[in-house]
Amino acid sequence: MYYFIVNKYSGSGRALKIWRRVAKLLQEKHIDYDVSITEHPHHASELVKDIMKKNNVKAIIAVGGDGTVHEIINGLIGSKIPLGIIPAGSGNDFCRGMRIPLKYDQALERILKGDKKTIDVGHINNKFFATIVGIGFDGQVAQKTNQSQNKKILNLAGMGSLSYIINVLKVLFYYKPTNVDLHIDQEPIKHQNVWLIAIANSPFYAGGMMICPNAKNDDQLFDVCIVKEISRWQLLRIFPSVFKGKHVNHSAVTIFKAKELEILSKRPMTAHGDGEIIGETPLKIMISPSTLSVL
Ligand SMILES: Nc1ncnc2c1ncn2[C@@H]1O[C@H](COP(=O)(O)OP(=O)(O)OP(=O)(O)O)[C@@H](O)[C@H]1O
Repeated sequence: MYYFIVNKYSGSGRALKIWRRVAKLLQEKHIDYDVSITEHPHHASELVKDIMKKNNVKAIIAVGGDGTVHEIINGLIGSKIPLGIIPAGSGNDFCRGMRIPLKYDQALERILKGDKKTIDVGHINNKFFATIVGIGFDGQVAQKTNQSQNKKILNLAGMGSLSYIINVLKVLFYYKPTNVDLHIDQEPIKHQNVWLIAIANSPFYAGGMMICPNAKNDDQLFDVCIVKEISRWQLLRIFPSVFKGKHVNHSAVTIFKAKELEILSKRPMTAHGDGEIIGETPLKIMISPSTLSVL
């Protein structure tokens, strides 16, 4: 039996429409399934725990965006049940990184084919994440985007990822960089005037921004990107290059690999994981190798 979890709020309501089409395909193919619709934030994690008690579970399938995937993996970690995804969010960056088709019928075909890949996940302050933790400027952009009205309007027009760009430009005008004490695999390093730290298990966030172009979710390492000591105007100038991952060539951008990081900062820095707000610095982040099975 396939168990689907649908977040009707993903993609500002697009997920429910997509689910109806998926259900039709499943019925035409005579495939056994069950479905639950989330009733509140974090409900998906609770639903996963209930599904895991059953003994006929072929896969748990998210119909939603990165936030829904985030909640599902936080219920699923420790189980061997594979995760499938029908992308229906605004950004769908986990699917982008896994090369899961963004079209619902092709994504369903992939799930039904049954090929599995075991991937690493990240661990931050008692939460797991599948894609990227973004700290500082990124955290503020995620917070603003999740609260914004323009996300809803743009989702209706099928341009959900544009809402991230709009909020990058808004936050750029007021964000103040800060000094950071980093411990990278236990080695202490100080950084001045840090705008953002992205800790990536997968290359994309914010609807297709390729912040860590070489991040791989099966190499047991994070790719880390630090942007520091750059003026607001220079940052604005290099911003478009992030869509092709070309920002890595700029002198204000540092990229390295790590298994474990500890981050302390002079001013608190907001952190998101998979686009969901997780907390503030101080933070401890670790890779959890070969932890999740994905269809
Ligand atoms: N019934 C519900 N009512 C309100 N919010 C919900 C409900 N069910 C889930 N949520 C919340 O919806 C939020 C957004 O979900 P999701 O990230 O899947 O969509 P998205 O933001 O449109 O896509 P993406 O993250 O890919 O940009 C999550 O934070 C989740 O907690």
